[in-house]
Amino acid sequence: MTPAEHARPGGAPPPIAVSGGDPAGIGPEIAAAAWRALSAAGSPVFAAIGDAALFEAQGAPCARIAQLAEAPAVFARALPVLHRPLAAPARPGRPDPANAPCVVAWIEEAVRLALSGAASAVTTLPINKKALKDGAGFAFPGHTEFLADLCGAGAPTMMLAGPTLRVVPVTIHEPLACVPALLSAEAIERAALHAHQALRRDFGLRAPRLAAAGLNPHAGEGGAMGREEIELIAPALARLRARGVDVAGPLPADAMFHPAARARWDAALCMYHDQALIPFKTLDFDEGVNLTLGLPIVRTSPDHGTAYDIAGRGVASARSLIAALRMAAAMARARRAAAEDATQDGSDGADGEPDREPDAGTGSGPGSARRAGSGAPTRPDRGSAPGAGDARS
Ligand SMILES: NC(=O)c1ccc[n+]([C@@H]2O[C@H](COP(=O)([O-])OP(=O)(O)OC[C@H]3O[C@@H](n4cnc5c(N)ncnc54)[C@H](O)[C@@H]3O)[C@@H](O)[C@H]2O)c1
Ligand SMILES: N[C@H](C(=O)O)[C@H](O)COP(=O)(O)O
Repeated sequence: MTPAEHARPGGAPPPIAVSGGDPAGIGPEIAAAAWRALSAAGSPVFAAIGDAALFEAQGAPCARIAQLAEAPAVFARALPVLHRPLAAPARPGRPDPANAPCVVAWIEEAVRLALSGAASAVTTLPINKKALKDGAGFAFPGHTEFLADLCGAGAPTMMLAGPTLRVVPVTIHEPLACVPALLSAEAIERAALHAHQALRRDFGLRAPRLAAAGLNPHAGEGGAMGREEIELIAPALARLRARGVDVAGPLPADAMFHPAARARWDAALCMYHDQALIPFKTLDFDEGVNLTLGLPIVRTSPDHGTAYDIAGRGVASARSLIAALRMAAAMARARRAAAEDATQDGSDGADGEPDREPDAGTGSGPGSARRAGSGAPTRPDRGSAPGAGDARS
């Protein structure tokens, strides 16, 4: 069943499945804090997948549920938990390899629930990749790549979206020394097409504007400081423009994030992780959301990590997680609306694809540009800073 078919009477969407993350990190305390805030607000409804004792230790009343569908009935009075016990007691700031397989299993279960339609989206609490590698032989650099594998999807795209800006790193969790070799026209075009589709379908922008950074200082300075811009990036951008994607660049990365420059684009396509995430976390750390594009499910996460240095002290902010839950709900709503429209007009629901190319190569098939994503987005197409304000339901 799809999330739409799982929708409760009155049109309420299925709950969001929240994977419990690293039990030694700040995940349990921010999940409890997010439940306090969102249960008071009434939505979005979510359920945690993890050891209920972790959340109870944060002072949150927990309701151990047998299935996700029970979450809405208890959400106002307790944090719904699909109780999956840890192998060893959790100690803040001190990951235990014995618990790593549980953490991986919680992510797998959240994805299964979303793929089945029982969950409208997945929001992940932070993991420590090294702890999972050491304890469970986790072979992925992060959730992003793991989720794509679990979903049987092609290469995924990472986007970070916040109140001030959106960024998309073309290469994701790669050592800097490997970036030039891994940067391909295919990767640039795929990330741009995923971003273009998401901006239309999930964020409601009718005519999204992308801006691509160069790889080298001064975007290569006409070849004097590197040739990737001339040989790789500019030709890829030209092909994207021919497909109807509005993308500027390659631009010098150091000069594209100041306020006047940011006003000219809706998302920045960056060539490597820190080129994207340094400006993002500098400006939007507190309410930033990490989302994965190119999956058949909605996935969001807070933009921060396990924060072992403050875990268990009760000082962690839940604002990024709350923004991630709200954005997940808004994206799921937009995709349901697009799917319903598609059912009515006989198209495939893959709205948000570029105008001039039937196969955008995003893994979601051909689409049209008749309308931008419906439902979730509220931000006007132009004239306001790009961000996640549209997802604050
Ligand atoms: N989505 C994810 O699962 C995710 C995201 C980023 C990093 N990580 C992982 O987390 C681990 C630690 O990474 P890191 O140290 O680079 O980044 P981090 O985000 O965990 O911490 C960076 C700094 O920000 C602070 N901080 C983080 N979240 C906070 C919050 N909610 N409230 C207040 N302060 C907060 C921390 O105390 C620390 O000083 C790494 O293993 C990394 O891979 C996971
Ligand atoms: N690159 C992300 C960040 O620094 O915020 C982080 O590692 C999360 O990645 P996953 O969502 O793939 O775990």
